[in-house]
This record gives sequence, C-alpha cells and structure tokens, in this order.
Amino acid sequence: MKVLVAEKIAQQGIDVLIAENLQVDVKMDLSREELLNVIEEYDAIIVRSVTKVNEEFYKRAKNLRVVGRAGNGVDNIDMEGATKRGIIVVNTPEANTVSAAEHTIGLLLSSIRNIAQANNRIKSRVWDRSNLKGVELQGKTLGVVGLGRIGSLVAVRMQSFGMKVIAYDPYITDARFKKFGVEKKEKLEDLVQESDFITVHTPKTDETFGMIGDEEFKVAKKGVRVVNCARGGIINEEALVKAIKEGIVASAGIDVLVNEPNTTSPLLDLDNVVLTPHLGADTEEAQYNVGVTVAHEVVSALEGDMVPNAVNLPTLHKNELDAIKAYLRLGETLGKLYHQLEKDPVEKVEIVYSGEIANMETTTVTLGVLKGLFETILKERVNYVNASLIAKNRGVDVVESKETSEGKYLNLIQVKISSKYKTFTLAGTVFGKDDLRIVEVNGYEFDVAPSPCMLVAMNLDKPGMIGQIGTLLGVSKINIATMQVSRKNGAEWAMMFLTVDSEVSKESLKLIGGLEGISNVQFIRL
Ligand SMILES: NC(=O)c1ccc[n+]([C@@H]2O[C@H](COP(=O)([O-])OP(=O)(O)OC[C@H]3O[C@@H](n4cnc5c(N)ncnc54)[C@H](O)[C@@H]3O)[C@@H](O)[C@H]2O)c1
Ligand SMILES: O=C(O)[C@H](O)COP(=O)(O)O
Repeated sequence: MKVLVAEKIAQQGIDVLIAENLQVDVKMDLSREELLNVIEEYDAIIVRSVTKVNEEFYKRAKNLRVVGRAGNGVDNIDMEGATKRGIIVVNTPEANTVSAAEHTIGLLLSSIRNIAQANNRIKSRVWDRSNLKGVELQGKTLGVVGLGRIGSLVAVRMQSFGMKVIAYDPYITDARFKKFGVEKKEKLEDLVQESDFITVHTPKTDETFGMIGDEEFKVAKKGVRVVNCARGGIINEEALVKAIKEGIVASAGIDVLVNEPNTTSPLLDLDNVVLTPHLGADTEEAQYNVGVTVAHEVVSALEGDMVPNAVNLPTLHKNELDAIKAYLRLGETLGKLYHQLEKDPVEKVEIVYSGEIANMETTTVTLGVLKGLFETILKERVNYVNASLIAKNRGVDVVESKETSEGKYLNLIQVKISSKYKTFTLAGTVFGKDDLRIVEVNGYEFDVAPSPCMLVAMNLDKPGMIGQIGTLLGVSKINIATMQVSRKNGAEWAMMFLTVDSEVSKESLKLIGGLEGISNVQFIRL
C-alpha cells in the first residue's frame, strides 16, 4: 500500500510507515495540480494544516482510504466528503497540546512586554527603552474561550502567575470548570466585559468563526489584550485591527490567520501585535509526537483496525477500544450472517445489548453490525466510517437498546432484522476474552464458534438427515470441522450449522439442496 506524506512530519513517523512495509513517498513541495494528478495512486495521505482535503481532492483520490492529520485541527479536511466515501480521517489531538498552550503563553508575555519590538529595536543597534512599558499579569483576569485540551492547560498554567481565570465554554460540564479552578461564565459577553486578557481555544466552526468581533470589542475593557493561537478568524481580523487602532485593544499575540500563508495582513503593520507564522505546534516534542502517532494510526486504519483518534467515528479511548474489540468482531459476524441466510430487503435493524456489554460504549459495535450487514451485498466500500450513512441512505431504521439484567449469558448481542414480511433474529456472545459464539439464529439455539467457511441448512426433523449431508460433503472432499443441529419447540424443520474446512461449490450445494428433507442450503463466508 502507498502512503503520500504531503507535509513535513518527523522522520521517526516516516520510519514507522517504512517499518510496516508501506511504500512511502515524501513529497512536500507538490503544487495543488501535481497533488491532484498523483493522489489516485495512494491509499493514504498524511497532511498538516496546509493541504485542503476537499471535494475536488476526493474526486481525484479514487483509492484513498485514510487521511492522517499530523496535528489537531481538521478544518482543512472536508469530513462529510470523507465519511460518505468511507475514508477514515485520523488526527493526533493530544500530541501537540502542551506546545500550543506554551506558545499561547509565549505570545501573551511577548505582546504585553513588547519583547519582539524591543528585540527588533536593539538588533538594529538602537538602545532605547522608551515606549516599551508593559503590564503585569498578577492580579489580572484572564478570559479563556474554549476550556478544552489547550484552553485548560493555559488556564492552569496562568493561575501560577497569580491570575484569576474565567472561561466561557457552553459545551462542558461544571465539573470541568471546577477541576481547573476556573470561574464559569454563562455568556461570552460577561467574559469579555470582565477580562483584562482574552485567549481563544475553540475549534474553527460556523459558530466560533468571528465570535470575538466588533460587538465584543464594544463591551470589552479599554486596554484589553488578546491572543489567538487557535485558528485564524476566531477573533475577527478586521475588527481586531479597528479595535487596536481605536485603543480598545492594547496588544495582540497572533499565531494563526484566516488566510495562510500570509504576508499582507493589516495586522502585520501594527506595532502592538506580535505574530508568528502558525508555530503553535512547532517544537521537537510536538512534532515527534504527532509524526509517530499519526503514522501508527494510519497503519492501523489501513489494516482495517479501529483507531481511537478517528475523527469521523465515535470517540473511543484505547482502553475502551480494547474492551470492545471482541464485540466488534461479533457484531460484524452477526451482521454478515443476515444476507447470507435471508434475501428480504431490510427496513429496520434493532440491536439489543445485554449483560456486561450493555455497560460499555456500544455505538461502534452497532456500526460493526451495519458494516457486516451491508458489505455482503454492496459493491461500494463499506466500513465503520460510512456504515451508518449507508443505513440512512437506504432508509434502514437503526435502533440500539440495552438491558442490564442478568440473562443466560454474561453478555449478549441480539440483532433483530425486520423486512416488510418478517423479523429475523440473530444473537451472539463472547466467552472469556475473545471467544465468539453464535447462540441463536431465527429462534434456533446454537453454540457455534464462527469460522470462515460454514454451511447452514434446514432439515426435516427425522432420522438420516445428517448422514446424507455428511456423505455428500465427503464425496465432494469437504471436511466437516463441527456440526450442530437445533430444533425449535416441536417445529417440523430443524436447522443445521456446519463449519467446513473449504469452500462448498455451487454444484455440491445444489446436490445437498436436492436431498430429500433438506432445504435452504446456504454456504456462509465469514
Ligand atoms: N496554533 C497551533 O499550532 C495549534 C496547535 C494545536 C491546536 N490548535 C487549535 O487550538 C484549538 C483548540 O484545540 P483543543 O485541542 O484544545 O480543542 P478541544 O476540542 O480540546 O477544545 C475546544 C473547546 O472549545 C469548546 N467550544 C466549542 N465551540 C465553542 C463555542 N462556540 N464557544 C465556546 N467554547 C466552544 C469546546 O467545548 C471544547 O471544550 C483548535 O482550534 C485547534 O485547531 C492550534
Ligand atoms: O491544529 C494543529 O495541530 C496546529 O494548528 C498545528 O498545525 P500544523 O500541523 O500545520 O503546524
């Protein structure tokens, strides 16, 4: 498989990819046109914040399966476009947060003490201490907008400077404010009015873009100082220039601009603005972390494994993922069984989790069931990323429910698949760590370990049936590994489940199906 590294990442990250025998092309200087011309060759691409991974890009990236973002922000990646194509997007949200927080603080200190200006002055051989007076942090109020990973690191660190820290973040719990010793502000306006310094740490979204603008500067303290080390435009650039010129904003530290690279922004002309060219994550440590982390994630994603930092999948921590791994396989197995046993179009999939699994994060297991269900009948790529969208587009209603009460099994996944005509049921459990069992198929109880090649048949519940099939398979040189027969409350027909060592040909299936008292013979590939 081929990976294109389209922006600079640490060599150690590239080494991880090479060690996994991937063909790695490091091409950091491709023009847009060149990139679009070569991208069809690649299974994965690694980018940072510069490459626009958008519709135009996806249309040319016919074989792409993974976009690795060596960093945090994914606003340069069209997530909807990736999801509908089943392209997994992974990033490294934890890997550069300390560097970004430290850079924020660096910008703040630099801007309020005129460090950059003073440096320029003295390097031009002028020893002049005039007009460089700064302000102290101690006793002042810092307003943090967005108390996530980086915002909280900044908040905690700035308290050691003797600052009072307040924050506005409507999407987090009160407990998180408490944990970081930060006073919660219900409204952005309140934060703006009370802050001596404001720093923004939200992602760039429709809601946050321009959230600090003319209106906010109108109510801000005269002489407020601001920092943006998150994404360009969260503090509106035109409004900031105006507020600086009007003396409302005394200084600004800016790492990110709406348009990057940028050497023409009016902010560059203002003495009390300190700018860096998007350097928040540019440290030895952060680049090592993001490079190596993204490389491992890309490898896992290409191997079809679940990745904890997949952006267009439910969020799972590594330990949560480890805990549900066997259930993911079980969910997929149950999903795969349906269309190999039944042909009716699916209208509704109901998944009931009972016992231990009911206390776990099951959203991804549900995606596994849907993946298994659709991949047996669709030619297009079906995976965890797009399984739910495929269900929605096919009008399949997906319902997940949980029962924590103890049943016959310590854990159980029941899948009820309804068509216009009937409901077909499947159930499975995990014994021990990862021993899967199919325990029910349409009301027939089993204890079958799923295997790559299986045979299922209905047989009249009378003597001689098993022998007939055994003989025919023997003649076809197919070895039977296991066999189970299950009856259902005195029903005329029993169900037979065989695991076999090799594929059963269409001819053999036809012969078996033609046996007296045998019907619905299906070869199942798992
Ligand atoms: N300059 C750099 O080099 C650099 C490096 C790393 C990250 N970043 C950027 O820093 C920002 C923060 O990253 P993070 O890892 O802390 O993200 P995060 O997801 O951990 O935290 C973001 C926080 O913003 C909050 N939020 C979202 N919308 C909001 C709104 N409308 N009002 C108030 N709060 C809102 C969320 O609830 C969340 O708590 C991102 O934009 C990221 O791209 C920049
Ligand atoms: O979102 C991020 O991780 C930072 O903005 C860093 O971006 P970069 O990888 O382009 O330096």
